[in-house]
Amino acid sequence: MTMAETYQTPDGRTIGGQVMEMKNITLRFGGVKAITDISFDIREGEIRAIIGPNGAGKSSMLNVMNGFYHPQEGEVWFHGKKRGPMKPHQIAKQGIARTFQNIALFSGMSTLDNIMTGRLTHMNTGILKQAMWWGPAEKEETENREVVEKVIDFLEIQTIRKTPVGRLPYGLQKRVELGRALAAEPKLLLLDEPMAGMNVEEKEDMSRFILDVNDEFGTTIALIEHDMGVVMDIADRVVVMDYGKKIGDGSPDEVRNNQDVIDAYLGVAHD
Ligand SMILES: Nc1ncnc2c1ncn2[C@@H]1O[C@H](COP(=O)(O)OP(=O)(O)OP(=O)(O)O)[C@@H](O)[C@H]1O
Repeated sequence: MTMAETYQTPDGRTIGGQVMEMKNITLRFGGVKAITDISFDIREGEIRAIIGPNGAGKSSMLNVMNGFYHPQEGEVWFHGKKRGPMKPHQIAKQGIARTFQNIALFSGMSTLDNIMTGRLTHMNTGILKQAMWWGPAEKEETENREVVEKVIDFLEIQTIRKTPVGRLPYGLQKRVELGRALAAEPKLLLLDEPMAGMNVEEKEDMSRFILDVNDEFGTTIALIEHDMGVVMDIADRVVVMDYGKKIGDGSPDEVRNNQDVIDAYLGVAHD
Protein backbone atom coordinates (compact mmCIF):
# COMPACT_ATOMS: atom_id res chain seq x y z
CA MET A 1 0.00 0.00 0.00
CA THR A 2 1.34 3.46 -0.81
CA MET A 3 1.27 6.37 1.61
CA ALA A 4 -1.87 8.02 0.24
CA GLU A 5 -3.78 4.91 -0.71
CA THR A 6 -7.04 4.21 1.07
CA TYR A 7 -8.89 0.96 1.62
CA GLN A 8 -12.42 -0.16 2.45
CA THR A 9 -13.13 -2.33 5.48
CA PRO A 10 -15.60 -5.21 5.25
CA ASP A 11 -18.00 -3.13 7.39
CA GLY A 12 -17.90 -0.27 4.87
CA ARG A 13 -15.55 2.26 6.51
CA THR A 14 -12.97 4.07 4.43
CA ILE A 15 -9.47 3.95 5.92
CA GLY A 16 -7.26 6.89 4.95
CA GLY A 17 -3.56 7.58 4.42
CA GLN A 18 -0.67 6.92 6.78
CA VAL A 19 -0.75 8.43 10.25
CA MET A 20 2.35 6.67 11.51
CA GLU A 21 4.97 4.63 9.74
CA MET A 22 7.58 2.49 11.43
CA LYS A 23 10.50 1.88 9.10
CA ASN A 24 12.97 -0.94 9.80
CA ILE A 25 12.90 -0.51 13.57
CA THR A 26 15.55 -2.33 15.58
CA LEU A 27 15.71 -1.88 19.35
CA ARG A 28 18.29 -3.43 21.67
CA PHE A 29 18.66 -3.49 25.42
CA GLY A 30 22.36 -4.26 25.86
CA GLY A 31 22.73 -7.66 24.25
CA VAL A 32 18.98 -8.33 24.02
CA LYS A 33 17.33 -7.54 20.69
CA ALA A 34 13.76 -6.70 21.62
CA ILE A 35 12.79 -5.64 18.07
CA THR A 36 14.48 -6.72 14.84
CA ASP A 37 13.96 -4.77 11.61
CA ILE A 38 10.21 -4.27 11.84
CA SER A 39 8.21 -2.10 9.45
CA PHE A 40 4.47 -1.39 9.37
CA ASP A 41 2.11 1.54 9.20
CA ILE A 42 -1.03 2.81 10.89
CA ARG A 43 -3.67 4.48 8.77
CA GLU A 44 -6.18 7.22 9.41
CA GLY A 45 -9.30 5.88 11.10
CA GLU A 46 -8.23 2.29 11.46
CA ILE A 47 -8.01 -0.03 14.42
CA ARG A 48 -4.59 -1.59 14.21
CA ALA A 49 -3.54 -4.39 16.52
CA ILE A 50 -0.10 -5.69 17.38
CA ILE A 51 -0.24 -9.16 18.85
CA GLY A 52 2.27 -11.78 19.85
CA PRO A 53 3.16 -14.24 22.60
CA ASN A 54 4.97 -13.27 25.82
CA GLY A 55 8.21 -11.42 25.29
CA ALA A 56 7.52 -10.91 21.57
CA GLY A 57 8.44 -7.23 21.84
CA LYS A 58 4.97 -5.65 21.82
CA SER A 59 5.47 -3.31 24.79
CA SER A 60 8.84 -2.28 23.41
CA MET A 61 7.18 -1.44 20.11
CA LEU A 62 4.45 0.59 21.80
CA ASN A 63 7.13 2.53 23.64
CA VAL A 64 8.90 3.25 20.35
CA MET A 65 5.61 4.45 18.84
CA ASN A 66 5.04 6.59 21.88
CA GLY A 67 8.50 8.15 21.61
CA PHE A 68 9.56 6.77 24.99
CA TYR A 69 12.21 4.46 23.51
CA HIS A 70 14.54 5.54 20.72
CA PRO A 71 15.42 2.65 18.41
CA GLN A 72 19.08 2.12 17.51
CA GLU A 73 18.06 1.62 13.90
CA GLY A 74 15.11 2.67 11.81
CA GLU A 75 12.80 5.66 11.62
CA VAL A 76 9.39 6.65 12.92
CA TRP A 77 7.35 8.86 10.60
CA PHE A 78 4.32 10.71 11.90
CA HIS A 79 1.94 12.53 9.55
CA GLY A 80 4.55 12.46 6.77
CA LYS A 81 7.43 13.80 8.87
CA LYS A 82 10.38 11.93 10.33
CA ARG A 83 10.21 12.10 14.09
CA GLY A 84 13.24 12.88 16.23
CA PRO A 85 13.61 12.17 19.97
CA MET A 86 10.75 13.78 21.89
CA LYS A 87 9.72 14.61 25.44
CA PRO A 88 6.44 13.12 26.75
CA HIS A 89 4.60 16.48 26.66
CA GLN A 90 5.63 16.94 23.02
CA ILE A 91 4.11 13.55 22.20
CA ALA A 92 0.87 14.60 23.85
CA LYS A 93 0.84 17.90 21.96
CA GLN A 94 1.09 15.94 18.73
CA GLY A 95 -2.21 14.30 19.58
CA ILE A 96 -1.01 10.92 20.83
CA ALA A 97 -2.45 9.51 24.06
CA ARG A 98 -1.98 6.10 25.65
CA THR A 99 -3.17 3.79 28.36
CA PHE A 100 -0.94 1.47 30.38
CA GLN A 101 -0.91 -2.27 30.93
CA ASN A 102 -0.85 -1.80 34.69
CA ILE A 103 -3.38 0.84 35.54
CA ALA A 104 -1.67 4.18 36.13
CA LEU A 105 -4.38 6.24 37.79
CA PHE A 106 -4.36 8.31 41.01
CA SER A 107 -6.18 5.78 43.18
CA GLY A 108 -7.20 8.25 45.91
CA MET A 109 -8.68 10.69 43.41
CA SER A 110 -12.19 10.54 41.99
CA THR A 111 -13.07 9.32 38.50
CA LEU A 112 -13.81 12.91 37.50
CA ASP A 113 -10.47 14.28 38.74
CA ASN A 114 -8.53 11.45 37.12
CA ILE A 115 -10.17 12.10 33.78
CA MET A 116 -9.55 15.82 34.24
CA THR A 117 -5.79 15.13 34.40
CA GLY A 118 -6.10 14.02 30.77
CA ARG A 119 -6.81 17.68 29.92
CA LEU A 120 -3.48 18.94 31.28
CA THR A 121 -1.84 19.22 27.88
CA HIS A 122 -4.69 21.47 26.74
CA MET A 123 -4.32 23.91 29.60
CA ASN A 124 -2.53 27.11 28.65
CA THR A 125 -3.50 29.54 31.35
CA GLY A 126 -1.05 30.10 34.20
CA ILE A 127 -1.57 28.69 37.67
CA LEU A 128 -2.15 32.11 39.22
CA LYS A 129 -4.93 33.03 36.84
CA GLN A 130 -6.41 29.57 37.30
CA ALA A 131 -6.39 30.09 41.04
CA MET A 132 -8.04 33.48 40.73
CA TRP A 133 -10.59 32.27 38.22
CA TRP A 134 -9.96 35.08 35.76
CA GLY A 135 -11.29 35.54 32.21
CA PRO A 136 -9.31 33.11 30.02
CA ALA A 137 -8.88 30.67 32.88
CA GLU A 138 -12.61 30.49 33.44
CA LYS A 139 -13.25 29.93 29.74
CA GLU A 140 -10.60 27.23 29.63
CA GLU A 141 -11.98 25.52 32.72
CA THR A 142 -15.45 25.50 31.16
CA GLU A 143 -14.14 23.99 27.94
CA ASN A 144 -12.19 21.35 29.82
CA ARG A 145 -15.21 20.44 31.90
CA GLU A 146 -17.33 20.09 28.78
CA VAL A 147 -14.91 17.62 27.22
CA VAL A 148 -14.63 15.65 30.46
CA GLU A 149 -18.41 15.49 30.86
CA LYS A 150 -18.75 14.26 27.30
CA VAL A 151 -16.22 11.50 28.00
CA ILE A 152 -18.02 10.50 31.21
CA ASP A 153 -21.35 10.26 29.36
CA PHE A 154 -19.78 8.38 26.50
CA LEU A 155 -18.20 5.74 28.77
CA GLU A 156 -21.38 5.48 30.87
CA ILE A 157 -19.62 6.18 34.15
CA GLN A 158 -21.81 8.96 35.53
CA THR A 159 -22.66 6.97 38.64
CA ILE A 160 -19.01 6.64 39.69
CA ARG A 161 -17.89 10.18 38.91
CA LYS A 162 -17.16 10.97 42.56
CA THR A 163 -15.85 7.56 43.60
CA PRO A 164 -12.11 7.27 44.33
CA VAL A 165 -10.86 5.02 41.55
CA GLY A 166 -8.97 2.76 43.96
CA ARG A 167 -12.37 1.50 45.17
CA LEU A 168 -13.63 0.55 41.71
CA PRO A 169 -13.58 -2.95 40.25
CA TYR A 170 -10.75 -3.61 37.81
CA GLY A 171 -12.82 -3.36 34.62
CA LEU A 172 -14.17 0.05 35.60
CA GLN A 173 -10.69 1.31 36.50
CA LYS A 174 -9.59 0.36 32.99
CA ARG A 175 -12.56 2.28 31.64
CA VAL A 176 -11.58 5.37 33.66
CA GLU A 177 -8.07 5.06 32.28
CA LEU A 178 -9.50 4.99 28.77
CA GLY A 179 -11.49 8.08 29.76
CA ARG A 180 -8.38 9.93 30.82
CA ALA A 181 -6.74 9.19 27.46
CA LEU A 182 -9.89 10.27 25.60
CA ALA A 183 -10.05 13.53 27.55
CA ALA A 184 -6.86 14.53 25.71
CA GLU A 185 -8.89 14.30 22.48
CA PRO A 186 -6.15 12.27 20.79
CA LYS A 187 -5.86 11.76 17.05
CA LEU A 188 -3.95 8.54 17.72
CA LEU A 189 -4.81 6.44 20.74
CA LEU A 190 -2.37 3.75 21.89
CA LEU A 191 -3.80 1.04 24.13
CA ASP A 192 -1.45 -1.25 26.05
CA GLU A 193 -3.21 -4.58 26.58
CA PRO A 194 -6.61 -2.97 27.24
CA MET A 195 -8.27 -6.32 28.03
CA ALA A 196 -5.52 -7.82 30.21
CA GLY A 197 -6.86 -9.28 33.45
CA MET A 198 -10.50 -8.78 32.47
CA ASN A 199 -13.35 -11.25 32.65
CA VAL A 200 -15.41 -12.06 29.55
CA GLU A 201 -18.07 -9.43 30.21
CA GLU A 202 -15.50 -6.71 30.88
CA LYS A 203 -13.67 -7.66 27.67
CA GLU A 204 -16.92 -7.34 25.72
CA ASP A 205 -17.58 -3.90 27.23
CA MET A 206 -14.05 -2.72 26.46
CA SER A 207 -14.28 -4.02 22.88
CA ARG A 208 -17.52 -2.12 22.39
CA PHE A 209 -16.03 1.12 23.76
CA ILE A 210 -12.97 0.81 21.52
CA LEU A 211 -15.21 0.36 18.47
CA ASP A 212 -17.42 3.28 19.57
CA VAL A 213 -14.44 5.62 20.12
CA ASN A 214 -13.25 4.84 16.61
CA ASP A 215 -16.72 5.25 15.15
CA GLU A 216 -17.93 8.36 16.97
CA PHE A 217 -14.72 10.39 17.25
CA GLY A 218 -12.92 9.00 14.21
CA THR A 219 -9.93 8.24 16.44
CA THR A 220 -7.17 6.11 14.95
CA ILE A 221 -6.40 3.33 17.43
CA ALA A 222 -3.38 1.08 17.82
CA LEU A 223 -3.50 -1.57 20.50
CA ILE A 224 -1.17 -4.28 21.65
CA GLU A 225 -2.66 -7.46 23.01
CA HIS A 226 -1.41 -10.81 24.14
CA ASP A 227 -4.71 -12.62 23.65
CA MET A 228 -5.29 -13.19 19.95
CA GLY A 229 -9.05 -13.87 20.23
CA VAL A 230 -10.20 -10.52 21.57
CA VAL A 231 -8.54 -8.35 18.95
CA MET A 232 -9.51 -10.41 15.92
CA ASP A 233 -13.10 -9.18 16.21
CA ILE A 234 -12.29 -5.49 16.41
CA ALA A 235 -9.04 -4.92 14.47
CA ASP A 236 -8.96 -3.91 10.80
CA ARG A 237 -5.35 -5.05 10.37
CA VAL A 238 -3.06 -7.01 12.63
CA VAL A 239 0.74 -7.14 12.98
CA VAL A 240 2.01 -10.33 14.58
CA MET A 241 5.33 -10.32 16.42
CA ASP A 242 7.33 -13.24 17.73
CA TYR A 243 10.80 -13.11 19.27
CA GLY A 244 11.16 -9.47 18.18
CA LYS A 245 10.38 -10.15 14.55
CA LYS A 246 7.32 -9.49 12.42
CA ILE A 247 5.88 -12.82 11.32
CA GLY A 248 2.54 -11.66 9.94
CA ASP A 249 0.69 -8.52 8.86
CA GLY A 250 -2.76 -8.31 7.33
CA SER A 251 -6.48 -8.61 7.92
CA PRO A 252 -7.60 -10.82 10.83
CA ASP A 253 -8.46 -13.60 8.37
CA GLU A 254 -5.09 -13.43 6.63
CA VAL A 255 -3.28 -13.52 9.95
CA ARG A 256 -5.40 -16.35 11.33
CA ASN A 257 -4.51 -18.52 8.35
CA ASN A 258 -0.79 -17.68 8.37
CA GLN A 259 1.18 -20.82 9.24
CA ASP A 260 3.99 -18.89 10.99
CA VAL A 261 1.40 -17.25 13.23
CA ILE A 262 -0.30 -20.54 14.00
CA ASP A 263 3.08 -22.08 14.86
CA ALA A 264 4.06 -19.17 17.11
CA TYR A 265 0.83 -19.40 19.06
CA LEU A 266 1.03 -23.17 19.35
CA GLY A 267 4.61 -22.83 20.56
CA VAL A 268 6.26 -24.72 17.71
CA ALA A 269 10.03 -24.86 18.29
CA HIS A 270 12.24 -22.41 16.40
CA ASP A 271 15.20 -23.55 14.28
N1 LIG B 1 13.85 -2.33 29.76
C1 LIG B 1 14.31 -3.50 29.33
N2 LIG B 1 15.58 -3.91 29.58
C2 LIG B 1 16.06 -5.08 29.12
N3 LIG B 1 15.34 -5.95 28.39
C3 LIG B 1 14.07 -5.62 28.11
C4 LIG B 1 13.49 -4.39 28.55
N4 LIG B 1 12.20 -4.34 28.11
C5 LIG B 1 11.99 -5.47 27.42
N5 LIG B 1 13.11 -6.25 27.42
C6 LIG B 1 13.26 -7.55 26.73
O1 LIG B 1 12.84 -7.37 25.41
C7 LIG B 1 12.07 -8.50 24.97
C8 LIG B 1 10.67 -8.03 24.54
O2 LIG B 1 9.95 -7.60 25.69
P1 LIG B 1 8.53 -6.85 25.64
O3 LIG B 1 8.15 -6.52 27.03
O4 LIG B 1 8.59 -5.75 24.65
O5 LIG B 1 7.60 -8.03 25.08
P2 LIG B 1 6.00 -8.16 25.12
O6 LIG B 1 5.62 -8.78 23.82
O7 LIG B 1 5.40 -6.86 25.45
O8 LIG B 1 5.76 -9.21 26.28
P3 LIG B 1 4.48 -9.38 27.28
O9 LIG B 1 3.34 -9.89 26.46
O10 LIG B 1 5.00 -10.42 28.24
O11 LIG B 1 4.23 -8.04 27.89
C9 LIG B 1 12.05 -9.49 26.12
O12 LIG B 1 13.11 -10.39 25.91
C10 LIG B 1 12.34 -8.61 27.32
O13 LIG B 1 12.98 -9.34 28.34
